[in-house]
Amino acid sequence: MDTSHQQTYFPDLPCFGCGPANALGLQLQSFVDGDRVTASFTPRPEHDNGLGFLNGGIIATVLDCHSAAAVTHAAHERGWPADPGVPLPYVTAGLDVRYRRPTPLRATLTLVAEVREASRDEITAHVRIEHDGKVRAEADALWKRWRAR
Ligand SMILES: CCCCCCCCCCCCCC(=O)SCCNC(=O)CCNC(=O)[C@H](O)C(C)(C)COP(=O)(O)OP(=O)(O)OC[C@H]1O[C@@H](n2cnc3c(N)ncnc32)[C@H](O)[C@@H]1OP(=O)(O)O
Repeated sequence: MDTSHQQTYFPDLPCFGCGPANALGLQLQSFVDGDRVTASFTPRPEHDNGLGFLNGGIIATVLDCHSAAAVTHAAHERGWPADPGVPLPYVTAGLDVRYRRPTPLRATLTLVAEVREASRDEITAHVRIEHDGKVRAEADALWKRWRAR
């Protein structure tokens, strides 16, 4: 199996959603697939929303972190690395989440992200969770340049 985007570029990242170095985190692993970035995510039982489906905060977290992979891949392709002294080139500035259908808790879910617009200062991406051929949740994500202060 190929090495994930996170393992390749951010092996020491402690991010709760996608950091390989966060042992208690979700450790999302995303893979570049042509113009898209895909991932599989299997929820844990403790990610329950109280109704036997996946909690909305966890959904937002994996949408955010998976869009991060698409954004950092796009930045890498365009030659826009992180500024000196900071670990990441961009940070989420907005995440407009829509919960379309209950998202199963006891299933492996598919995540798909695509970059829509990119400039060095701002990148937008669309990201969704699919299961059984249906979109369960989706988001438009706005990422802005992270500047050292
Ligand atoms: C003191 C205070 C105490 C407070 C305690 C509070 C504790 C709270 C703690 C918890 C907090 C945790 C908070 C969280 O984290 S909740 C997690 C985040 N939210 C969701 O996951 C909601 C997902 N979306 C939906 O369920 C629907 O879109 C809603 C209900 C919002 C609108 O749907 P609406 O009825 O308007 O439109 P529709 O009829 O066209 O349906 C759309 C699609 O959804 C399917 N669908 C709908 N319903 C169900 C269902 N029951 N069982 C199975 N499927 C259902 C339906 O079949 C259709 O799919 P499809 O047939 O096209 O495939």
